[in-house]
Amino acid sequence: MARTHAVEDYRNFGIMAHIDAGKTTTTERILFYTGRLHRMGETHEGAATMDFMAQEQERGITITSAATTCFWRGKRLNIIDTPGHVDFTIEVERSLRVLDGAVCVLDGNQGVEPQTETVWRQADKYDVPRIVFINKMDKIGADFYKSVASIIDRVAGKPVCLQLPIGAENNFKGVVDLIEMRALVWEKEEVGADYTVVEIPADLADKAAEYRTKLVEACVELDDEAMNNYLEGVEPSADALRLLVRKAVQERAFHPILCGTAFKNKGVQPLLDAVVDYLPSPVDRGAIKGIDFKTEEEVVRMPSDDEPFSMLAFKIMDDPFVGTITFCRVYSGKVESGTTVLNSTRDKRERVGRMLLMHANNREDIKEACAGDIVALASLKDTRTGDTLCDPNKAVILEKMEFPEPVIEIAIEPKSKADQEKLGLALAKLANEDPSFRVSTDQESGQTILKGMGELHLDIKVDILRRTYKVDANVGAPQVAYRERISKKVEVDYTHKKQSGGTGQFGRVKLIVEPNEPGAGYQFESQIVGGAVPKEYIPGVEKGLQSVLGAGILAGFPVVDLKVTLVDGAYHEVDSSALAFEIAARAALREALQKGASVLLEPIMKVEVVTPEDYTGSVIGDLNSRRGQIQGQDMRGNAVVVNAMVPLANMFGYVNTLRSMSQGRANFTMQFDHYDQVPSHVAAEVQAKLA
Ligand SMILES: Nc1nc2c(ncn2[C@@H]2O[C@H](COP(=O)(O)OP(=O)(O)OP(=O)(O)O)[C@@H](O)[C@H]2O)c(=O)[nH]1
Repeated sequence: MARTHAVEDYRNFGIMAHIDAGKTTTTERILFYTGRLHRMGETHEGAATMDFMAQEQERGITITSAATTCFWRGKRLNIIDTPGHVDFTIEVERSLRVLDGAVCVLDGNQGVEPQTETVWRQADKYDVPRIVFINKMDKIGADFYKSVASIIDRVAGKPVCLQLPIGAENNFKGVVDLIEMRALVWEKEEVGADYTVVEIPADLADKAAEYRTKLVEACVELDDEAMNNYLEGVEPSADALRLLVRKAVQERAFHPILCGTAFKNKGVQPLLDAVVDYLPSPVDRGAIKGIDFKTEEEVVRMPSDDEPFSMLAFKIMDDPFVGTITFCRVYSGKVESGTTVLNSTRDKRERVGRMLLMHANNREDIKEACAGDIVALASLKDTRTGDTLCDPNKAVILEKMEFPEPVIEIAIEPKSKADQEKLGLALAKLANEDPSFRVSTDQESGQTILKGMGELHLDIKVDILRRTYKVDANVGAPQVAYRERISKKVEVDYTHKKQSGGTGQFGRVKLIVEPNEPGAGYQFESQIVGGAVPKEYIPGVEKGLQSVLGAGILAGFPVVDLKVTLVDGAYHEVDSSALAFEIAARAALREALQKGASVLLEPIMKVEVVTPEDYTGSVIGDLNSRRGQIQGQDMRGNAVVVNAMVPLANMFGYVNTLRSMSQGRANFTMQFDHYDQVPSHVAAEVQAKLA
């Protein structure tokens, strides 16, 4: 496929929101409006197009981030769907990494909600330009101005209204367009309904004038000439205003606010106009930084077809028609199907076979992808999420992604040999698709352990295993992923000696073992001088140490944040070997972990509960009984927000308790915050249970 749109005419954007704010509905409506105008006469039927997994539809949440291409006013829009549940923030980060801008959808009744806050901060981290769509203006209790205020209060954003709502709740009719100073009114509510342009209603004239002034003043701030003219009494034209808003979005000077109701089909076309007018193109976002594959020096790639080819894989998923597909964003250059490229992250060649462009309800085979494109590649061999694919002769590694450690695990036992085989294949696929999901084998029991970011995260994986891969298996209760760490510095001196008959074994190591800074991980250093432990045996020592790290002495959990220094040792001309040193190091470290007063660490979750005031007392009482530490409480609208740090071990099934405690009215979100020492009486229980 030759280039059909200049890179300047691309908008790669995501839609981010709290659960239930209306992201899926908004996306669907966008696809409808763009599709209808692109291919007249096509109707859209059936379930949500973006949520193509049955699991998602049943749970009513969007988990995967798929990409869809559509067109509006001569621009090419690539929508990257971002999930809203906190267990899947990794997916949000992954998609934020490859998009150039975002539409943040708020529920007009709720304003900024906990998960909006999380994704907003992530968007800040990745410097993603944003516009805000205040949705559900038709809903009872919808409050535009309060929602706008919540952007200031809760995420310290800088909202500037481009529209004001006309009417509210059942009477929501349309919007005042503050740029053109006119009103857009939707007479009908069915999908595809169009608006008519009318005068601003008289009762809104003053308010419109007030907000227009705020808009103009925020805009002229960004441009000296416009400011001078304004001071002289000349306002910028509508076109000039749009350019200034565009500049504001790019520079994150402020966040433009639009509103509507996706469900009732009001406000979607102006939202699409805003995507085109204000969100940046790949060119506006500029060069992407990377590291030269050979020299390891920093290099950049411009968003142009003339640059060396580079792209980033950001999502792997199973497609019901094509099989495994890898979503990639092309940053520079071009790639044709049939060519061989380099996966520079893994130093492996990949053949680019079938390439697809995903539309709302069809897949288009393409032969060539160019800078700015988001494409799906079928059947890549070794590429995982976060990998770079590039021109082998001008190889580059684009920034890598970081993935948090999983905090929760479950054991899974296939029921038959056939299930065992299916499970193996399925798990390899799932782990490939989702780097925050890990699979390991328990060294002692031989059980397969699944690790993830939260109860729901693992729930969904098990569901996929059962339904998609038809694996029949017993699944254990979710377990906390504990860690072990020593609490004081110790010195151990250990000699491994077996010298009776035949070839003997001899190795002596003297280690200093000390706790590392939290999060600093494991470090090994050899300070051997003069060959007390010959060089060729040091790898043996390291191997011995490593073998202990996987399973600590308290309850077999991984040992973290440890520094080991090999300070001295001894060897025997004949009897020493790498194996002898491995055994010595292993025994020495186990002794050190004993002497160093190892403690059990547990993941502590940051929990936010939003509850009607009546239940505040019970919510706090209950959190306290879960060893929670209340950090504070605030009012949000007429609800109380309780913040607490609670051990994950005590959060299992919390959703049900909270529901019954509040008659279903309170809700909560949580995410991993840090690891902390388990109180000794609880540690004893954990050890006893595992013994
Ligand atoms: N009244 C009203 N309801 C809406 C509107 N938009 C969406 N909804 C409803 O709100 C609920 C959630 O909408 P979704 O579009 O699934 O929300 P979402 O943000 O995609 O949710 P997740 O996929 O769970 O993150 C559904 O019942 C929608 O019908 C709206 O504009 N007005």
